[in-house]
Amino acid sequence: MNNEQIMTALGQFIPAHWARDPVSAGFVRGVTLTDEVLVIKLVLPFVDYQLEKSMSQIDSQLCEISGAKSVHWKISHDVATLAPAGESNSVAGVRNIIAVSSGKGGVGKSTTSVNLALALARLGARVGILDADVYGPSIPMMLGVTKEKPASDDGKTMAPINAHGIVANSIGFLVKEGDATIWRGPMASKALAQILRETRWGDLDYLIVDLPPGTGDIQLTMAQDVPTTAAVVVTTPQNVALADAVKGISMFRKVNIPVVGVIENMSYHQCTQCGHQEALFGEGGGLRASQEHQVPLIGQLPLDASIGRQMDSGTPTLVAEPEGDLSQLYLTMAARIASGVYFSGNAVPTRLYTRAV
Ligand SMILES: Nc1ncnc2c1ncn2[C@@H]1O[C@H](COP(=O)(O)OP(=O)(O)OP(=O)(O)O)[C@@H](O)[C@H]1O
Repeated sequence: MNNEQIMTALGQFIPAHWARDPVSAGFVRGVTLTDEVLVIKLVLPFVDYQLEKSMSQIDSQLCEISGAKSVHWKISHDVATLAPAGESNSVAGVRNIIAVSSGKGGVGKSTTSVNLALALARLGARVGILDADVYGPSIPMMLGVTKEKPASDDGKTMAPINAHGIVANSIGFLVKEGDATIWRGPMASKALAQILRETRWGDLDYLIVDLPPGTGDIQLTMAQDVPTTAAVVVTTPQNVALADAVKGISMFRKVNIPVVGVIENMSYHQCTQCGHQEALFGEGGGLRASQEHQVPLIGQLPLDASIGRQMDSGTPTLVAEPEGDLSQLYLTMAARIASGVYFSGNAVPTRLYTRAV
């Protein structure tokens, strides 16, 4: 078997949404030929979706080079810690913090955050979600845990709530409904910093932070008070929402937080009878915004009544219909975000970095 030729073939293949090939990125950890099976071991610093299917595009080429009859991909992951922007201290045990924001309220930011968190967990990551939306903390409802309260046995730190395989904490668990809506910026920001640092998250690959809508000082301070690795902006296709999404991109850029992409929610409506897709709020807006501002369009989600129903009943789409088309969309987007976060950042040693401070 000619190892060099195999590495060359692998080095020429860039899987969908990756920024580099697996060889130059250093993900290939072994190539062996046993009983006419070529075994290729990859260890990824992020979680991915259907990578084996993508890699199998070069199976026949690899068989030809090696004389193997088939290729067996052994793919695992060890999520890397990427250096966050800014100076704020790391959060013990948390490798990467992904902020989810929207310029406008009601575009589906929390719905998207919850489903993305669940999708990342389904792809094998250890995931937490922090609901920092002081003006409308909806994550306890969406996860079906409104009756729970984070327990504190030492009076200083809290245990997060477990729901559907992820851990969560929310301003909604801690303050009475409506109380936080009158907070001014500094108070909202202080509350976020406190809840972030006083929660015993455990070891997490990704912590999703659902920020309050808007791109004002509150959001800017919040983004700066949290050691954010990268951000995702959720929008709908309407022009007004897009204009605000663009402001969101600029806000993160101002504080050097990489924007891994834009998600267009409620992009189209699919007729349940005939499958026809209709763009209710205009077409191509998310794509235009992403092209004009050089950020990837991570995905487009339909306006689908089942999403709303499932979120309201505390059984998010990823849990209610794990094999459904909508879940496939969320899984694909989660994988794009995970690889985007990795390729847009600088890996740092996890042990040194995520130690308790
Ligand atoms: N793709 C979708 N299809 C149908 N309904 C949706 C979709 N996305 C979100 N919704 C519904 O729209 C409403 C607003 O969603 P959500 O609370 O996630 O928005 P938000 O941007 O977080 O709002 P805010 O932060 O202003 O409270 C919810 O009732 C939710 O169930």
